[in-house]
Amino acid sequence: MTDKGTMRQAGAVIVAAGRGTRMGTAESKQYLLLDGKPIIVHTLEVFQREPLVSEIVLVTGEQDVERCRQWVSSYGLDKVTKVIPGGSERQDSVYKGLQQLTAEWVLVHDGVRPFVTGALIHACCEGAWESGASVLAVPVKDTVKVVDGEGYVSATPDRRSLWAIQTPQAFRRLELMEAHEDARKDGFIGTDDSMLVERRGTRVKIVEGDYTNIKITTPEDLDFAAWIRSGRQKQGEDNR
Ligand SMILES: Nc1ccn([C@@H]2O[C@H](COP(=O)(O)OP(=O)(O)OP(=O)(O)O)[C@@H](O)[C@H]2O)c(=O)n1
Ligand SMILES: C[C@](O)(CO)[C@H](O)COP(=O)(O)O
Repeated sequence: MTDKGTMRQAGAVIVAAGRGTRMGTAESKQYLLLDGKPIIVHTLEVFQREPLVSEIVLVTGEQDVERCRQWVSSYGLDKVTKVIPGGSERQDSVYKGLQQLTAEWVLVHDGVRPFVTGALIHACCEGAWESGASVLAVPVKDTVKVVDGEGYVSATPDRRSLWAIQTPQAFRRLELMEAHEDARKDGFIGTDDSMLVERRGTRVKIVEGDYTNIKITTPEDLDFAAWIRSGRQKQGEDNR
């Protein structure tokens, strides 16, 4: 709750402007069908249902804006206020999306993580509201090695300090925008938004995510995605 007794909410930027080169399909991976529906629509539906999300900006490839607008309308995704073209890096796409929002708090999410749930979005928001910035993550299960340029192990970090980072990630919108502007000035490109605020000294809270909140990246992820989806349907959860 805010000081005025209203429910605190966050705007969301969902990025889906990538080409999915690691997936290697003719169709960009975010538009492949999962249980008869485009992956991006599954993702948007979770944010649409979550009461803490006030508004959604969807960032897509320039050539896909029109079909995405049609899905927004046909699937009744009325929290999606804008569908806009992205940029050449994920970071550019996020920055363009942020410019379309006015909310105090923002969630950034990958369009290709359709198994996020309302509970995870909720936990991520609460983490940011308590600490200023938060990211979902899961503890790394494998032993991880640092490998040198010749293919030899150079270090074995303590696994207890290693977490695999997911989205959503939640921030104060103005702070994240400034962090993006700093990164652009410095020519810095990060693989997530957290890196951009970390380099300005912001402490980012880790909120435990879920191993099923996968980013659909390579072909074997599609089989895993179908398996997660059918498991959820059997449990009657349907991504809630
Ligand atoms: N210029 C870009 C690049 C990526 N993304 C989005 O960022 C998310 C995570 O990126 P990733 O999985 O790396 O997607 P791709 O860039 O599409 O994949 P690849 O790296 O295999 O080409 C995806 O939802 C993707 O569409 C984006 O909006 N704009
Ligand atoms: C933001 C992210 O989802 C964190 O895991 C990821 O870094 C984005 O894409 P990448 O291309 O796999 O780095």
